[in-house]
Amino acid sequence: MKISPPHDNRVSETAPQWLNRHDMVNHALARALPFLACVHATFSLMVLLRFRLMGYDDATILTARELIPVIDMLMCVVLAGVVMLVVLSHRKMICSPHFRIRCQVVLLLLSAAWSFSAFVFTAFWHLPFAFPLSVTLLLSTVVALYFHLSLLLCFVLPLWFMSFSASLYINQGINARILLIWGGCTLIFIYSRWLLVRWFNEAWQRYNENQLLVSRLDTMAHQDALTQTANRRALEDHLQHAVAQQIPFSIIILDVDYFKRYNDNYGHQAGDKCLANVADALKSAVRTPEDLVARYGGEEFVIVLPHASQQDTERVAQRIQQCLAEKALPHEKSEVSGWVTVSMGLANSENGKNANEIIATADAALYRAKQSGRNRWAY
Ligand SMILES: Nc1nc2c(ncn2[C@@H]2O[C@H](COP(=O)(O)OP(=O)(O)OP(=O)(O)O)[C@@H](O)[C@H]2O)c(=O)[nH]1
Repeated sequence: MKISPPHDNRVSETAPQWLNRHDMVNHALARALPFLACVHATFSLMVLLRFRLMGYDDATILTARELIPVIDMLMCVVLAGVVMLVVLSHRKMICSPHFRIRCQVVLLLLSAAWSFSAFVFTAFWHLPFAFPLSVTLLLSTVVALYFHLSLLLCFVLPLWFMSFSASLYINQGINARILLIWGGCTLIFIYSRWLLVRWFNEAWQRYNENQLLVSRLDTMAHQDALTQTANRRALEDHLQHAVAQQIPFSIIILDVDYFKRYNDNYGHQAGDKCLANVADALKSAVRTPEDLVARYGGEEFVIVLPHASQQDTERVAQRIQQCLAEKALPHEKSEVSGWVTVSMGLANSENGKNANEIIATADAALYRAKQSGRNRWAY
């Protein structure tokens, strides 16, 4: 099992609320549906409470009065739809497989209720607020659902066609004025959606750029630039995390033999290259991504091996020696070999020991390995 490095936790604190575009759309829906519910609740309550709120008198309606209870009933249907929108806006519902279908059904229901009402308001009762009501409903839906075309169309298309038909009905046919008004409104709907989608895309692009930057900074903060291994800070976080999670692990602390002589003989830049080569050998000797290779400081490295037994750890130590032998980086001033070698101290985590104590145990083993001749390991 991999020890998730603690900086992963840090990432989750600042983590995006969405992992991909689909998730972002879901997040936007969770915010937009209650807004839509609010708009529909407001308008349906205004119609239902017309006597109290606006001092409206049904007696002024001269024709088709039998439709009054039908409209009241439709407003109750809208209120039921409002409740369904609120329920659907719950994140669990949004992530459910049938969410889109459910949402489409509710939006079609709302649109049907408003379409019929708008037709009656305009064509039979000649109410002055009928046209602004339809336009406001259409625009608020564009604002709420512009990023979700199929849901948007479910509401917009029936209401748009019905309102347009009502205009044709009262004007007894099509004429230039109707075409101008509805053409203008349609253009406004399309333009506002295009504008909002553009902002949405720009926000998504900027968000991705920021995430990339955050991850680059995170890498820089946790990686050693010379050897491309984890730095000391990342190592300490990693060990603390493993200890806290009580994940058993072994560590190998290793040191390049006679590295001062290497520097003195080949120069500091060659020493840098040598360290990068040693790091490559270490990386190829471990399992990835489970094991962590870190530069502890100078020419010292630490390898963390989760769930590794003593036998596993010694096998890794052996592989490190093999990899270095294969690389055979010349080191003519070494007293133990003609190529670059390392000495290693091995230790395993024990209950009750903190990260520093475990490193100290491995360091003591490394000291013993050095004392007993270098180019070897001690447990
Ligand atoms: N080129 C290079 N040298 C480094 C770097 N960090 C530390 N060193 C050198 O590593 C050498 C470490 O020397 P010592 O601690 O005496 O160890 P050693 O010579 O390897 O001796 P033993 O460990 O006893 O075998 C020093 O000369 C440091 O200057 C680095 O980033 N690049």
